[in-house]
Amino acid sequence: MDKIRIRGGRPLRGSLAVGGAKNAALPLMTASLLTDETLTLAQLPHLADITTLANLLAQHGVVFGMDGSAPQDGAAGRVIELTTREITSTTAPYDLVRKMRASVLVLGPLVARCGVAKVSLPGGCAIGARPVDLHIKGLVEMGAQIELEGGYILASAPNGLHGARIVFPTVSVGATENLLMAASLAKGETVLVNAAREPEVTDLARCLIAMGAEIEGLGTDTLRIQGKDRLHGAYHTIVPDRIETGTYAMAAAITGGDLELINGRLEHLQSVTKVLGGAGISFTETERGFRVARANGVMTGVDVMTEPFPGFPTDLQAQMMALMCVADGAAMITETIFENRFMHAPELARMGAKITVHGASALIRGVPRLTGAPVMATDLRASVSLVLAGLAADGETEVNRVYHLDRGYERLEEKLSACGADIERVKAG
Ligand SMILES: CC(=O)N[C@H]1[C@@H](OP(=O)(O)OP(=O)(O)OC[C@H]2O[C@@H](n3ccc(=O)[nH]c3=O)[C@H](O)[C@@H]2O)O[C@H](CO)[C@@H](O)[C@@H]1O
Ligand SMILES: C=C(OP(=O)(O)O)C(=O)O
Repeated sequence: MDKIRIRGGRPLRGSLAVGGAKNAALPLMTASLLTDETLTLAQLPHLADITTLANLLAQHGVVFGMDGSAPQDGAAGRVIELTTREITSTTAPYDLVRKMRASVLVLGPLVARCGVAKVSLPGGCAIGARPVDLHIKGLVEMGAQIELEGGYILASAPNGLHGARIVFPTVSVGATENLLMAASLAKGETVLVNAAREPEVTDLARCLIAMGAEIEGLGTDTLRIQGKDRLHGAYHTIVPDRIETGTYAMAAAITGGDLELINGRLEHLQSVTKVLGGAGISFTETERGFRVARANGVMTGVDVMTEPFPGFPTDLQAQMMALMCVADGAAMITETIFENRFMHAPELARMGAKITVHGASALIRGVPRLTGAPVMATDLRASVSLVLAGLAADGETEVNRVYHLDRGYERLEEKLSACGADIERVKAG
């Protein structure tokens, strides 16, 4: 298995371009199931998760094409066409769904377009149990009959879905996205209350509107959707990845460097810039994105709690913990979204970090230096937090299980080494 080898201690300097958001691209790709016309997506990141979903969509009948033209809107990056003239299978098999939880996002579009779907339950994962009860309950409220059998969700709506008022007891990004797509092809009005407000949800809503959907309340916790008989093709540029942006901002901060993050959008990172500002990190908007650096060389410990957007994202919690390991003073990090998302703590401790975990909170006492070590992690953001720690540590760090990183970071080692990091991928065998 490939490894990432890092020799730490070099401040990152220069500029680094952020790609399209993985967590926007995945639901956007499943939205192509809602129409028999072509959905063109620009800024599609090149990531393992995108390939996994493309394989699943291909067996549902999605045909992929590369648009040879330059992206519209001046955007850079890949432009992909997805066309689903016919749904060739309404079954999402276990072998494909188990590789990635976001695969469950085919459920809403398949039931809405075909009146039937058989989708494997995604199962638990390293960061928590992650049930899909809210996705299922919402579809039932929209008229679907759902049974669970042999590890599969069997959904049918022979007369189509109808609008409903759905009140989420907890904020769920995936359930909001699944029901938003289903509601776009349902009969009548659907209102989603306590909906997720993440920029990726808004990006999906924007794309659905471009496909002919009628949606009000974008960016708020109440989405009102008037269902349409059919949707049509559209061209959509995927929003820049705020988690990739935040990760590289923290890479600049942890190394005491100074980076310009091209395509970085401060408006999607306000909770993060507020917390990091308190720690002594400064952000300055530029024409292409923003610059990030330590304001006066020091970085102090700050407390943070993860929350649904616009709160501090759980997908940046591990990276924040790595940062706090080398801050002046102590920091308390509380994880409120997932019940088991501190697997990076013992690995960071192997590098000399002082971390005590009590339930949903971790107390980090900053140390002047970390030391390199062989480490590994069981999820995507935990893995990248070890890369950040390695960039700041004395000596050599080897991050194992690189496939986690490849799920969410495009050309990570290339982007970081272009900014002065000593980092390389060591190929297996
Ligand atoms: C592909 C994608 O976009 N993934 C993101 C998405 O995951 P995902 O959409 O899976 O996360 P959710 O927002 O649904 O989960 C939030 C919380 O709600 C719970 N829950 C969710 C659904 C449900 O039916 N029942 C239930 O209890 C979950 O277990 C979790 O505790 O949002 C998470 C929270 O910002 C991010 O960490 C993930 O990176
Ligand atoms: C948890 C994540 O992704 P997923 O929901 O696909 O597991 C993530 O992007 O950090």
